[in-house]
Amino acid sequence: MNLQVQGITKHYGENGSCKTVLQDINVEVLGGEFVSLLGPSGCGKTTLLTIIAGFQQPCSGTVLLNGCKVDKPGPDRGVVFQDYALFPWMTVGENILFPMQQQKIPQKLQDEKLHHYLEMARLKGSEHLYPSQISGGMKQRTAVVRALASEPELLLMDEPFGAVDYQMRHNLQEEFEALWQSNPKPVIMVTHDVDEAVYLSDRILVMSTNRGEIVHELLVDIDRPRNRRSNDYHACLNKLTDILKENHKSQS
Ligand SMILES: Nc1ncnc2c1ncn2[C@@H]1O[C@H](COP(=O)(O)OP(=O)(O)OP(=O)(O)O)[C@@H](O)[C@H]1O
Repeated sequence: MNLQVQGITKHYGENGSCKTVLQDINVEVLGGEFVSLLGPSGCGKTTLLTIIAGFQQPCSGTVLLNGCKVDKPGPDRGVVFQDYALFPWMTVGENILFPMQQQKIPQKLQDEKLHHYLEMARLKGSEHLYPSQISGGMKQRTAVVRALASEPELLLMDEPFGAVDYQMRHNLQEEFEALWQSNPKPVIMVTHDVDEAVYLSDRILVMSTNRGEIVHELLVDIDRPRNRRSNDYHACLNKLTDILKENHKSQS
């Protein structure tokens, strides 16, 4: 997998008011890398993710996935939203089957894949329950395997752990990491949580507070699964916090 985001610029507004949200964004993601987009609210993280997902077009620049231009959503990109966006009228199993049905995968293969994903996400036995009948963690695991079910080249996640409390968020991050390790895919995740970015990412791209640019790139070279109490982990958290403070100071 090779994702190239080249010179992306995005402005919003019309009738004389124009706001630049993204300014000449360049990113390359290769192989099974986990990349986070980190920055304060309103800095353009979701806009960049939705352009990569193909939900909206940039004003200039190009997104290439394996050399092909991205200009609409496609099964090569699985998306997980903050509120999971499960279909409430479908059971867990039906939600996971949905992308496979869209792709018209043969029935026998659909059944095999459903079994595989239910096992992988520890949802076996819950396939007949509706989203309203399962816990936040189960919803999140359903959303992740639904996104994986179309066998995407790239997983895009927009604050996937944002809707739950602190302890639950840690649990979900740990569960997600185990799931991800069992089926490694390149991931781009939007977050404004420093700890989440350090816990999960191979590389963190820090976006500016108000210039629509990527102003810093931090590699997180710590063995997985990461120990949140280790010295390495704390050193990385401190470094990232300093970068964010500096970023904020230089733009206020
Ligand atoms: N469709 C739109 N029309 C006009 N302005 C928009 C639109 N979508 C987003 N914006 C503006 O663009 C800016 C960036 O929004 P975006 O959602 O990408 O930020 P974000 O970094 O993901 O924020 P958050 O962390 O709060 O989700 C914000 O000022 C937002 O109000």
